[in-house]
Amino acid sequence: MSTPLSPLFTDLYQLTMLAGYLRWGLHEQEATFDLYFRRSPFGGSYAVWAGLESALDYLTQLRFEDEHLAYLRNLQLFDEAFLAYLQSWRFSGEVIAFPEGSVVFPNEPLLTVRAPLGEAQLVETALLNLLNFQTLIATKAARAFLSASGSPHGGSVVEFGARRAQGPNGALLAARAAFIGGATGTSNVEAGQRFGIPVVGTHAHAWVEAFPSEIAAFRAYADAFPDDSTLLIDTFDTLKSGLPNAITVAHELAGRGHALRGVRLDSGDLAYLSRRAREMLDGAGLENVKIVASNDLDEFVIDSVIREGGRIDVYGVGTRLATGGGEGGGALGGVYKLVQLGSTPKMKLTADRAKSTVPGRKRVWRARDEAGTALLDVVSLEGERPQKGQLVTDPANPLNRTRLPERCTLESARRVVLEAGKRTEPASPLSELQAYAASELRRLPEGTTRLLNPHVYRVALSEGLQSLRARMIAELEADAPGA
Ligand SMILES: Nc1ncnc2c1ncn2[C@@H]1O[C@H](COP(=O)(O)OP(=O)(O)OP(=O)(O)O)[C@@H](O)[C@H]1O
Ligand SMILES: O=P(O)(O)OC[C@H]1O[C@H](OP(=O)(O)OP(=O)(O)O)[C@H](O)[C@@H]1O
Ligand SMILES: O=C(O)c1cccnc1
Repeated sequence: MSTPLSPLFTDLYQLTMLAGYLRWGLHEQEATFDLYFRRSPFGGSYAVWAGLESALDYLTQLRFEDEHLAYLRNLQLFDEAFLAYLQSWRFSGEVIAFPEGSVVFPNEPLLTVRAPLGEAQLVETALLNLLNFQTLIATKAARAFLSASGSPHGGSVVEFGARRAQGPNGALLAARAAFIGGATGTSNVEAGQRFGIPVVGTHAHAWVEAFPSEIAAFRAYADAFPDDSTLLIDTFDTLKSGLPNAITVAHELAGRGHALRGVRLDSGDLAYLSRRAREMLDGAGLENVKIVASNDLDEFVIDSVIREGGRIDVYGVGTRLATGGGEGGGALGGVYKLVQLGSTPKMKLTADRAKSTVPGRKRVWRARDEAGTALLDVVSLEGERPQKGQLVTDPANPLNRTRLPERCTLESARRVVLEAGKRTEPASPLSELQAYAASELRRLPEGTTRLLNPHVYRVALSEGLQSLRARMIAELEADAPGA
């Protein structure tokens, strides 16, 4: 993002804790925090990791300026020593993360911050905000993209959600994340300018209503944009009026050496209407005119339309994409947990032991078969290399163990993206992140991206990490008052 996030975009408790750490001299202890989520959104079994670039921009640009310090001073909560500390605050730590566009799973550390406690703590709120939201939207886009690309005739998704997204910033970041997840364009012009996403669009019903007749409206639009007209054909009657009028205008354009780009359906049974529209367009020699559809679309409607033989080329998806709304969506519940302080692993116990954090510094490995298909992910201790044949453990159920296949390769899934507060590599173009996400989605085991009851991809703890966790649980339980 070109507009830096304010350093005050944080929860007050980050600042009060930070002031406390400073007061007690704890702020410079090296801390390690892991960011992860526990459940995939939308009833799926995966997520598409997005927002990393925004997070790195935030970490590298974060500064407290006079106006921020003046506001904090006015709160009358903080002393001058703390405000002076904030004035020179810079993020100087290390960040290890999955590359943006990776396909990721519950209960594996997606991003790890290793920094002085005073730095690592402050950034929790903004990191979670940026990464939870963009990962949610990229995942929703990937689901729609995979449904659309299941059509034997091909099909793509464009993002139309600006008018219904959660605020302007939500709309912009949704457009960015949707593009990573597989949307090929956005109607949001500012997102086009900021992120280089192709901008696309048709026209609204108001355009048709603004002219004396539908055909007059279509002619006027086609005159104005002779090589880029997609006409909305449902204002009066899709098959009896909109489509015949669009065909007339397409022939008129062709007579002048131009081509109608498409027609848009925005109501009714999109499978039936698109089949009929395709027949009528083809019958009129207009095989190249595309059929665009919109109207409360999501991955399930797209899938249904395709199963019914629908002939839609471009799906314009708005509300349900840009808001991440719908079944099992709304928000991604990513968390950011302290896992090590200095050289001491840290752990939070919960009544539900499956939700207890996994202590220590870690690495994440992705096991692949000969064809490159991902088999499972293994989270190990930092210095440990899981071996083929080793028993690995389900983090949610220690009784559930499995052997790492004998025939697999283990690749390190994350890389160092910030070192001493500086980027280790330049930002990748968004189109590369999109291509990477698409290729990673193709390398998943069969059934993982299925909409209904998907295959659950396994994330497991290595022997070393599982024994550290079990030992710490036993020690913490023994130390608990009343034990
Ligand atoms: N073939 C289909 N399979 C599944 N869902 C579909 C299909 N065609 C359309 N839909 C979806 O059905 C929902 C409602 O469609 P409906 O036909 O009631 O809307 P509409 O005609 O546009 O009504 P309104 O004018 O109130 O918008 C929309 O979410 C639309 O995306
Ligand atoms: O349905 P969504 O997935 O949110 O996609 C965007 C919707 O926004 C527009 O409708 P709107 O009623 O706002 O305006 P219109 O007059 O152009 O139809 C468009 O026609 C789509 O139906
Ligand atoms: O260009 C379109 O057709 C469009 C843009 C935003 C929302 N609905 C439709």
